[in-house]
Amino acid sequence: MTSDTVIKAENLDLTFQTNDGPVHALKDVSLDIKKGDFVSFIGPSGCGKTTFLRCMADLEQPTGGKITVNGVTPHEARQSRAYGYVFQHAGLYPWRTIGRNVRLPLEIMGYPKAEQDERIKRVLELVDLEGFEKKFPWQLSGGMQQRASIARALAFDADILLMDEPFGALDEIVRDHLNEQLLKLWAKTQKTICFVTHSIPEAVYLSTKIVVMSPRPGRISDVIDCPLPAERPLDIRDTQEFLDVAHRVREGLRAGHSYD
Ligand SMILES: Nc1ncnc2c1ncn2[C@@H]1O[C@H](COP(=O)(O)OP(=O)(O)OP(=O)(O)O)[C@@H](O)[C@H]1O
Repeated sequence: MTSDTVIKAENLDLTFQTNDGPVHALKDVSLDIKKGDFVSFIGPSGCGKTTFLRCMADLEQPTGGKITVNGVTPHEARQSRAYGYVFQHAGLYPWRTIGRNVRLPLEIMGYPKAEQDERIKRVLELVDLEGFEKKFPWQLSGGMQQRASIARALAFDADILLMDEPFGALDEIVRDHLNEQLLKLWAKTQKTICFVTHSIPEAVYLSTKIVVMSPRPGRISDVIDCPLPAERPLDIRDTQEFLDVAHRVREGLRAGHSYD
C-alpha cells in the first residue's frame, strides 16, 4: 500500500445468508482508492455498489478478503471518524432545525458548544445554506435538504465522504446544479469521495475514476480513469472527450449486463 492510498480492498467477498439461500453480493473485489480521488461506482441494481460502500463504512462485514480505510480496519476508521456518509434520502430529523441537524454528530462527539457553532456556520456556508440554520427540513426543497445532509457529513472534518446515490431522487436541473456544487466543494476541501450513481453522465462529470460493476455475483468489471480537466463547466458534457469516456462506461455496463 502506498502512503497516499486511502481505501484498499483485496479480493473482497461478501455472501449474505437469506431464507432463499446465499446471495453472493461481492466477489473478488480489489480496488485502490488514492487520497483526493473522486471515485464513482456504477452498475445495474443489485451489483453490490451499496454493499461495497457499507463495507468501507463498517456497516457490513465481508465474508472473505480484506479492506482497509486509512491503513486500518473499517471499524477502527469508524471510531476515528474517518468518513461522513450521505444517503439517497437526506434523512434529516424533521423535528430539528437544519442547524440542529448538522449539530447532532458534533453533540454526540462532544465538541464544545462554541466550536459546534463555528463548524455549523462554516459547513452551511460551504453548501450555500447560510441563513437557513433556523429553518426546519420541510421548509427546504429536496435539493436543499440534500445539501444540508452533506453539510452534516462534513461537519466533523472527515477526510472521506461516502455518498450513496445522494442525488438519485432529484430532478435533472437540481441534480446538475448539485453536481456543479459538489465538484467545487471537492476542489475546496480535497476530500476523497466515493459516490454511487446509476447515471453515466453524472459519473463521468464528477469522477477521476469510474468503477463499473456487474451483478450475480457483484464484481468490478472495469475501472476507467476520467482524464477530463479538474475545472468542469456543465457544457463539458458536450465535448468529444466526455462522450468518449461515457461510451466506454456504457460498453462496460453492457458487457456485464444480462437481460434476464
Ligand atoms: N442485508 C442484506 N441481506 C440479504 N441480501 C442483501 C442485503 N443487502 C443487500 N443484499 C443483496 O445483495 C445484492 C447487492 O445489493 P446492493 O444493495 O449492494 O446492490 P446495489 O448495486 O447497491 O443496488 P441498487 O443500485 O439497487 O441500490 C442484492 O442482490 C441485494 O438483494
